[in-house]
Amino acid sequence: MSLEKIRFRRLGYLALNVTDLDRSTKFYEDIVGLTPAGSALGYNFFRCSDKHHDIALTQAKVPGVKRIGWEMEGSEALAALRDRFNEYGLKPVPVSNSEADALGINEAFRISDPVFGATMEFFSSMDCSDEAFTPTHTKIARLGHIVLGGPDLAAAEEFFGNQMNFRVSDRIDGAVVHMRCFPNPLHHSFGVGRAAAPQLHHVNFMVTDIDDIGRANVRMKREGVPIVYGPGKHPQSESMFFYFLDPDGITLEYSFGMEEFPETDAREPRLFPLSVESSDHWGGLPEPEFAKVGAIERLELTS
Ligand SMILES: CC(C)c1ccc(C(=O)O)c(O)c1O
Ligand SMILES: [Fe+2]
Repeated sequence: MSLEKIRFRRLGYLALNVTDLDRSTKFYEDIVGLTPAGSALGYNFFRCSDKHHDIALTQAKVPGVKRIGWEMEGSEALAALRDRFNEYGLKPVPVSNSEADALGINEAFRISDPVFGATMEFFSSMDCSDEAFTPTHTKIARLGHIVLGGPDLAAAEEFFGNQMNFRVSDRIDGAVVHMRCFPNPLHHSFGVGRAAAPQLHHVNFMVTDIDDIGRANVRMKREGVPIVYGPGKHPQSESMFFYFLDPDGITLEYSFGMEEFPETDAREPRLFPLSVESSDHWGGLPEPEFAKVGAIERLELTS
């Protein structure tokens, strides 16, 4: 199966494990600025779009990422990816109709990715919410990206590039790879940061206004939320960034601005040297707590 039919619409949603669901539910609504979107199957759903949900929180012993949901361009793209995984020796496991209904998704399967052991879910489309979306105190444009940490960046590039048709947008030498889920134009919806063992690195929300970053800086200080990096400016996507911790210590990022790529004749990936300025153009340094907390839940997927 050739790669050309494997086409993504977007990073669909993230299911996150939290150790105190009530506490995190309040935090993601009041501090992050997401809109509650109901509950089902032990998940509390949140939106920052007109879709069924963008984030699903669920109670767990260990905080981290439970599942990464990807929306394909449609049924044909989903089938092409399923065939590709079968050829590769992975065994895609269908999501039952009842579970898909509860998640507001259509036609879906899951795999455990061979690099991080993360559960990746792929679906042909996601329902829109019955209620119109109105932004809150922070004008979040979208769930932006997820970065996973792991020791083998080359293996990640091989799997996500050659099996899933992701494209590398930029690299920081030996430390970070940013990938876009082709043909989605955003500089990256997925990234890999070098870490000793597989882990969640951070979750990003893109905001629509520089004021969202400035206000977040004031709000986090007022509310005693740890700020772990920024405000700063990333040279890769050219975004202004601001990282803070959720109640479990998971690193969340707001960013404003992002390079977009055309589907054809896109520029080649750049290689940035490993230096302070390659992560923050303004020379800032992350706190020690940056991108430290977050397990990748490993599931035995059986059909
Ligand atoms: C420091 C991290 C991994 C990083 C670097 C660059 C960007 C960007 O260009 O947008 C990020 O979003 C990051 O999280
Ligand atoms: Fe990021």
